[in-house]
Amino acid sequence: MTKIENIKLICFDLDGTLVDSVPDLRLALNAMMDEFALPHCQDEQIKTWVGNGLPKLVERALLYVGNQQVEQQTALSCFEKHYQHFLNSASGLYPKVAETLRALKNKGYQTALVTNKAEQFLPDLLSHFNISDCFDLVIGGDTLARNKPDPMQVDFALAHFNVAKTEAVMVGDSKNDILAGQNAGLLSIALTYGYNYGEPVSLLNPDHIIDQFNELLVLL
Ligand SMILES: O=C(O)COP(=O)(O)O
Ligand SMILES: [Mg+2]
Repeated sequence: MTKIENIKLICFDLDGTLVDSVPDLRLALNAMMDEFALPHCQDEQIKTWVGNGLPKLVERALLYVGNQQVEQQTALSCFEKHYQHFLNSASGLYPKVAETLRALKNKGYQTALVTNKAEQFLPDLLSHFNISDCFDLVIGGDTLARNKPDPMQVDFALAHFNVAKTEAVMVGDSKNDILAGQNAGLLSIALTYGYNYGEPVSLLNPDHIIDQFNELLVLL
């Protein structure tokens, strides 16, 4: 693995990259299903629904259980109530995430969290894992008009730090991250352990592929 030179800004995805969030998403989804007398979902299914934000996750779950009667907006409000409750119950950081983020900050990189998860959940989640101070900028899935795979969030981060696209890299687990990076003209680094709709993230031709988060310290 050779070092990627001249990088100033690292954009990080959240779910499936930093946090294994499916256990809490499952608790919240199934609490929602209980309210509507609908069947439960399992982790293996939920993993294939993460990545396009919480409204899409709820929509995919309702479709999967064959829901005919509950309105999407009603279900989403119910899910959000339960997700706020279960937010930090069973999810965890992937190995070496906190120490690697700190090491990268110590090396002097600017850092942005670029996630499709709704903004309202981010402060609690980051502070629970004690990583709030690892990010100079946090951009949620509903912070701007469009989210990944659209490049808008990445472009916003580039402008915020006044960094050229050749000086930034996108790190993520799913095709939305790689495409958002590619659409913004950034190099991309893919993690193989996250959620990518059940498909290998290598299909998206990221510039670099790593199996462990701390391998970032070899690349950056
Ligand atoms: O889909 C979500 O809610 C979050 O996804 P992301 O953090 O992987 O962008
Ligand atoms: Mg992700």
